Amino acid sequence: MTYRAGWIHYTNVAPILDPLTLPDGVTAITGVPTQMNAALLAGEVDIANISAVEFIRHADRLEALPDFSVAVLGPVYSVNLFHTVPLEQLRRVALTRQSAMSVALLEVLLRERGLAPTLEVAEGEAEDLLARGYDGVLRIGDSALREWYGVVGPLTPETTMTMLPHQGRGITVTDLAEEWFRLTGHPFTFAVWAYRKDNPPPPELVQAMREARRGGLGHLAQVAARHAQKLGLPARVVQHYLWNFRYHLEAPDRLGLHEFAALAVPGHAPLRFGPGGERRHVLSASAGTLNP
Ligand SMILES: C=C(O[C@@H]1C=C(C(=O)O)C=C[C@H]1O)C(=O)O
Repeated sequence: MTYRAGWIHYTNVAPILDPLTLPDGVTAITGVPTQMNAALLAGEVDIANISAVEFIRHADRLEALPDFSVAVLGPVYSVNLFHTVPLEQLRRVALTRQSAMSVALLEVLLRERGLAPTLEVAEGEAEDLLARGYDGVLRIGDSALREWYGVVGPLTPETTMTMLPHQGRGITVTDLAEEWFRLTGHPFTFAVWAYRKDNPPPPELVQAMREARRGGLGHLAQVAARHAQKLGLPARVVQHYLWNFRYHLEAPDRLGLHEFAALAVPGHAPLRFGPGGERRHVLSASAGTLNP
């Protein structure tokens, strides 16, 4: 029987998906986060990298791979609130239809500051929406990365690459993952690879994903160069963007995930992960290499 995968195809998943060869009997479709969340819950796909908040909301039915995540510690650069007034003065914020996670994160961050602007879905470029009367615009993924660079760029080779800028053209870009770090000191986990708990992926698929990730992270400059061309961004900016991600759902990423779960979905069912994640740092005596 065919096992169906659904991939969110943003650039931040490229180090895993670009080198991936699907094993026989596995098919894949792609889409934006809200499409993949819905496809997994409707049974149209069997595994997907979904918004972590949907994994939390449906923890009674879902399980996640124990060693795969899209997480960051500090700024992420692609989950951005573009705004023209200080956060405390926000009145009307445009949300994107593509994202479940960033909306939930924004709600938590606003609540923690005691703020309650009107939130409404409105698609389009952040700068256009700001010109049309919104004072904040939430955007995610590749378009948010491109729009962030449109606001702060161009960056010269002298620009420090440890922390990239967040202001320009009269617009402030509040990076939600950085705000989360300020609030908690923990990583923020945006996505996990989830499946219905009675329908785990074949081991060959997980093995192929681990091999692909090892290859992609080992050749990050090439992955970045390829996507920089597609995005119309400098390769060094895309490389910085990609090396910033934490793809292994390690203990700090789980801590951030659990903390977010308690704040965003109080009373959620216990989060469940498949077996095997703890083995990541075990030196395999037989192979003489880190496993996996
Ligand atoms: C950091 C990002 O993570 C993505 C954001 C998601 C969301 O907002 O629902 C879902 C999956 C993640 O891969 C991004 O694409 O900008």
